[in-house]
Amino acid sequence: MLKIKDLVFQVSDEDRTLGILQGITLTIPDNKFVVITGPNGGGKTTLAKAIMGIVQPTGGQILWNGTDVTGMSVTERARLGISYGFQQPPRFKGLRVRDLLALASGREDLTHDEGCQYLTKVGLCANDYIEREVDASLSGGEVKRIEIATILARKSGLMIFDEPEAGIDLWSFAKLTETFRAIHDARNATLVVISHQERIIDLADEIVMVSGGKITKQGPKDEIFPQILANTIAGCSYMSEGAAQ
Ligand SMILES: Nc1ncnc2c1ncn2[C@@H]1O[C@H](COP(=O)(O)OP(=O)(O)OP(=O)(O)O)[C@@H](O)[C@H]1O
Repeated sequence: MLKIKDLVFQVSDEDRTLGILQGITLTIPDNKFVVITGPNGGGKTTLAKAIMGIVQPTGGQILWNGTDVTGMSVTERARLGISYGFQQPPRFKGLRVRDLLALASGREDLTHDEGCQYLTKVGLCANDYIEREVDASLSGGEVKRIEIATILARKSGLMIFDEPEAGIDLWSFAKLTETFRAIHDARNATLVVISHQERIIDLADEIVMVSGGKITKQGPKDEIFPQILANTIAGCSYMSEGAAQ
């Protein structure tokens, strides 16, 4: 179970202090699919990075399966089974896709076929990519999908994805939503997905809306989704209705 208690992240310069996260309290039971949504700049990525340990909160606590991980490094959290997929993933010159997948899975003996299966789950034609270097020659959408494949290979208990739809074409996006659905159906991992995409929000058990550094709405998908749609129609548009962006 993931428990976030009164999480605060403030940044200060000489003139003022900005409250980027202003007391976020949230409990996510095991094996749930939670979508975090809300307007641009609301604090979603900062919250995800704080859970992963990339951002150190200035107040509050994060507990994963009863362990206080608030002061732990990214590596320590990863060892406890917390994985995070960046909105804009880094590239790793010199490393092949196959190496990244083997590293992520913790198995040097990861076979070609096993590696290919992870790539297929994110809509990549596996044989075209498995031996490629993860360098600048790959497009943004390709790198993004390779990164999501490494998260799948890690088999983490908590998988956090930041806007997995961004930069991904319609066909790959359909494959990705299928993969999310399959992970959720297997009920052996908690999925936290930051998204503005209707088709991803529709997969969620629960929706958490973050705006202005606070949780402004939270509840079962069937209750919250109609409210979001109503707001969107009323002109408060922060959700993309159509294809992947
Ligand atoms: N280290 C920082 N210093 C100053 N401002 C920051 C810092 N980190 C985040 N912010 C600001 O905090 C706000 C929240 O950023 P965040 O990336 O968490 O939003 P978001 O909800 O993920 O937005 P989007 O939907 O556009 O990805 C933004 O206004 C951002 O510019």
